[in-house]
Amino acid sequence: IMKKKLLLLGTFSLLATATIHAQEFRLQPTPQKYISQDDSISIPLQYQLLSGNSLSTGNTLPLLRSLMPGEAPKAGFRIYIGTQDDKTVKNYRKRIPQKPEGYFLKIDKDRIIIAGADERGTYYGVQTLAQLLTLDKLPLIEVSDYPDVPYRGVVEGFYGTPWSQEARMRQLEFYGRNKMNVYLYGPKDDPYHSTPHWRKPYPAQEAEQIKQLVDKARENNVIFYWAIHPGQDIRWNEEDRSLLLQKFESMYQLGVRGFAVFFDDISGEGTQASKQAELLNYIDNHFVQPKKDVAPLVMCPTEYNKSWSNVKGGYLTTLGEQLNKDIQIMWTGNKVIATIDKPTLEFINPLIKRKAYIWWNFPVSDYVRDHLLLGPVYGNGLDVKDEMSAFVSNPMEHAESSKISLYSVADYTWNMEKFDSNTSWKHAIKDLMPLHAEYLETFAIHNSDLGKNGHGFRREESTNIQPALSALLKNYQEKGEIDETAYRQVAEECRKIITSADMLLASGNENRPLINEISPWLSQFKLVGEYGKAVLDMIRLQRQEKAFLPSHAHAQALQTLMTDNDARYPQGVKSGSGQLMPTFDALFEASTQQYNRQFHTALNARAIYSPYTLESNVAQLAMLPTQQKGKEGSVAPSNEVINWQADGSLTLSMDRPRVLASLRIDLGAPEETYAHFRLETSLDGKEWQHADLQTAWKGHTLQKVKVEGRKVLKIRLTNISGNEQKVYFKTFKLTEKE
Ligand SMILES: OCC1=N[C@H]2[C@@H](O1)O[C@H](CO)[C@@H](O)[C@@H]2O
Repeated sequence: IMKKKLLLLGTFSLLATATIHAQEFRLQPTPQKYISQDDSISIPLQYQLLSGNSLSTGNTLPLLRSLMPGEAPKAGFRIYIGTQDDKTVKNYRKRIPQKPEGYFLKIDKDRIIIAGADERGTYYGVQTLAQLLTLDKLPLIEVSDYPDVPYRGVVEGFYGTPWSQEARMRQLEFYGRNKMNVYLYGPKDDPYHSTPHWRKPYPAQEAEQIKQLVDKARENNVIFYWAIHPGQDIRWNEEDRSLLLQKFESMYQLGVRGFAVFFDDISGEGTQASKQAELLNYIDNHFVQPKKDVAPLVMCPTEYNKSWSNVKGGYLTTLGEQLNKDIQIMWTGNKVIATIDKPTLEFINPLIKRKAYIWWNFPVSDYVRDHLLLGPVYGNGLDVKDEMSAFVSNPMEHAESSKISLYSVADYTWNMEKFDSNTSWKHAIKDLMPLHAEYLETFAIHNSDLGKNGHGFRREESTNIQPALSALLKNYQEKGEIDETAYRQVAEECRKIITSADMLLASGNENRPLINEISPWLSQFKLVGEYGKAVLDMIRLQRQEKAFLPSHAHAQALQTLMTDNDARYPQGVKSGSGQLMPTFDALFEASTQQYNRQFHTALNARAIYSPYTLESNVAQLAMLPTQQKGKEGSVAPSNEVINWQADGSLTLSMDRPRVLASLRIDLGAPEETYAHFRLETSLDGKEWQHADLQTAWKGHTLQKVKVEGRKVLKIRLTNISGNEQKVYFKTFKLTEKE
């Protein structure tokens, strides 16, 4: 009897696991059509492979063999694989979706059929089979599938530390698995992609690395585009044109078969549309077309979003009219950072006379480097699949962390109407860390908003606990009462936060590259959880003269630890900044003020905050956040060209008069540009004293301002030239005297 019982129990648990796994299991991306026969077979250990000639090259068969190693000529089970011209799948030709990269996958009792509209479609059929092979048994199914958006993937186009070779190799595998078919190489801080060395071929070592990436991309059926960013110093002459073509030729020799020219974030001569079009058409006619095996040329315009476009000026219409029709034109949407909807495309497509090639600036964080953007991908229209030629995401400099969003971008662009943001997000997290998914989800949900930033782009954060946070704060602030339900929920969330941080930091090798990227934020996240607990104690003990004090002291200690941790990293480290920290700070202040009133004390009631505030009537500067690191105060830099109108000014105000040791300003412009600006300081906001700008050092136009020892309340920089000035905003940093 015992033996029988054990057997029964064993079967049950096996079934349960399989069912649970099956319940959570989903194919990624969601297929267009999936029919299941509610039956399954054991994974065939041996099979006879009947493959079409079209697959003799490429990586489709190697991938299949790596997934199912049991190939045997006499086996009963058969796998038929090929593209629609191959006779091995001729009986299924009619089942193949007649769309680029389409495929038909059928799993039957004695056979599997993988029939593609083209080679990449067949490859994607094998990638879908790969996912089904993770189940305990192979379900008997029929999948007819194809992508909605022709080109889907990633543009590594951000400012900051370019991805490492290892990170890029991992990315390319990820794109193969998630059916993304393009990767555009264009890291702004690669000097051979942009100024000053775009004219020079890569040194041997870097060239070898690019070659490795190209091979890896081909293995994963990804088109590797190499982009050039020449506009900041290109001269419209024969010499620069041939230097650019020679550079493209050297990249072609490394195996590159996709090329792009980015004219974004530049000023001066390089911004002329007719010159850009002339150069691009020349490249198309004398390089891309003659090569025959190179993908359509892609270009990024200088006016790459609606808020910067001047339609009457004719830049976009000139490109639309003059650019060869097969040249793709990129677009970021209504603003630099924006979600993409139908009106966005109805604006741009007619102007450029083709479907926009969307460059989606998310989850890029090069303008909010102290934040991680790990939340769901949402806000893009589900009705725009036929209005765009491509949708590529510009990610964070944190490659592994970006995969949460990239997984969903792959899902959204493959099957747009079926895209469900939250389901996709949960599976993205499971895909990254299956064994620690619940902890990574807790971390991700509280690290998704950007905080105040120059583009005004925000994301939801802490959506799971936000109602409890606001109920707790509202009741306490307005009635001095504790909403017990909300209190309990927030306390439980703080416990989960602390546990998740520890579990992820101790997660070993499940996803070491991810943990290496996020560990500064995990430490900060744990402090946020501890701070929440300390503040909850404070409001609980607020009427107890003795017991309140240790909690108040602990909360302050945690504020200091968070500020120190933030200061430890050059880019800063913010966590839970959207909902958790504002609520905890407000509760800290309210309970301390309440305590001071009740016991006639003067405990510090100000949560640590930045003593600097920025005001400006220059649109692109007005929302830039300020930062404090110890004795340094700064305005966050901007990556783009600032259109600084005549008499436009920027004013940095302190919370109280402070003595300055130095002030450094870098507008990324030639020295003579600074003559157009006046710098002043003030102690009362009424009387202003002029301060001299002087070149801090040659070769770089950083300006040092003679303010040594000056006591100021405000600092103001004004464009007094009478004309608009186009400058960068790279540095605005003060140091206070000890
Ligand atoms: O071409 C589009 C474009 N170029 C810039 C701009 O968007 O802002 C992005 C976010 O700061 C930045 O990463 C990118 O290099």
